[in-house]
Amino acid sequence: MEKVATALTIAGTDPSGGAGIQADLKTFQEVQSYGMSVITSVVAQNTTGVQAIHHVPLEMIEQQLDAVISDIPILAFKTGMIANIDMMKVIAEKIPQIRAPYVMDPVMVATSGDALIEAKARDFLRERLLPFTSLVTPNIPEAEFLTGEKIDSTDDMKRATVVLVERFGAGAALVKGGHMEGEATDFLYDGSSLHSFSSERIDTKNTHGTGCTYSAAITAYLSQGLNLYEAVKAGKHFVTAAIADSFTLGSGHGPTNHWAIRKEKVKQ
Ligand SMILES: Nc1ncnc2c1ncn2[C@@H]1O[C@H](COP(=O)(O)OP(=O)(O)O)[C@@H](O)[C@H]1O
Ligand SMILES: Cc1ncc(COP(=O)(O)O)c(N)n1
Repeated sequence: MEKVATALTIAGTDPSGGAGIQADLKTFQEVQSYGMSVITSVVAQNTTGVQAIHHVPLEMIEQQLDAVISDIPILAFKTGMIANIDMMKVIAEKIPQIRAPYVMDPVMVATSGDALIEAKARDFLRERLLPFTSLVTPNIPEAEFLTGEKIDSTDDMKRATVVLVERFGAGAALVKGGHMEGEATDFLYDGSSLHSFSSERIDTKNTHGTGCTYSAAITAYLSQGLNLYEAVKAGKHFVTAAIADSFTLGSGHGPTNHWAIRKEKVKQ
């Protein structure tokens, strides 16, 4: 029987379909990894912002994790929104049972500006979960918070990747340049080499869920056995295509197109 690549996301939801669990599962599907999900918080949100958040009870998060871990092999996994310290503790206890690459999207604030995790949980995320990661994928504000250092230039971005690995114990760090000006350039430090991944900046406000989609694509490619560099390269290609072909849906920041790379395949 053919071996199936499997990927798990542990994150919050987005009923409008552009971010969170929904973005992750759509992305896993496009990359052709079998997608699984553990829901941490049910979020009422759309392209304009977050209206309400309901946290899933801790025992239920634990039971969802047990249900998946005990039954199906997980070849790579990611975490997104983990709203508070108690949830982080439950997840930190289970992670050692999942022997697979771990991609952390250190979600803190939605594109709309709404907070998605409690302020005091940010330190816990860095101290207790970051050391388990194979890769952490902060945007500029998240990298500033995690390192405690201001980022104003590409040199600052490069430095942040090194600090996240050398000082805080991330397996590797990808600092994303979506919040900078000019080309959309991301820097990856894997503990020995620094790499950059660039694309032209696309003139659009449809960036709801870009971080979720990017980290999910990287997770899916890792689940298929690509090495870290190849997985990030393929993930960057996936998210750039998804932004370039994004949808002007809703009245805020529209979602990306998770099936954009399918169109490229048809064109070839
Ligand atoms: N307007 C844009 N054009 C092209 N790429 C972009 C654009 N905005 C963001 N990106 C890319 O999308 C990915 C997600 O980055 P970013 O927006 O920084 O993350 P987040 O969604 O976590 O804030 C990165 O690869 C970034 O370089
Ligand atoms: C449940 C959830 N998780 C994460 C994000 C961040 O979205 P973005 O990728 O736009 O930063 C979000 N809006 N909702």
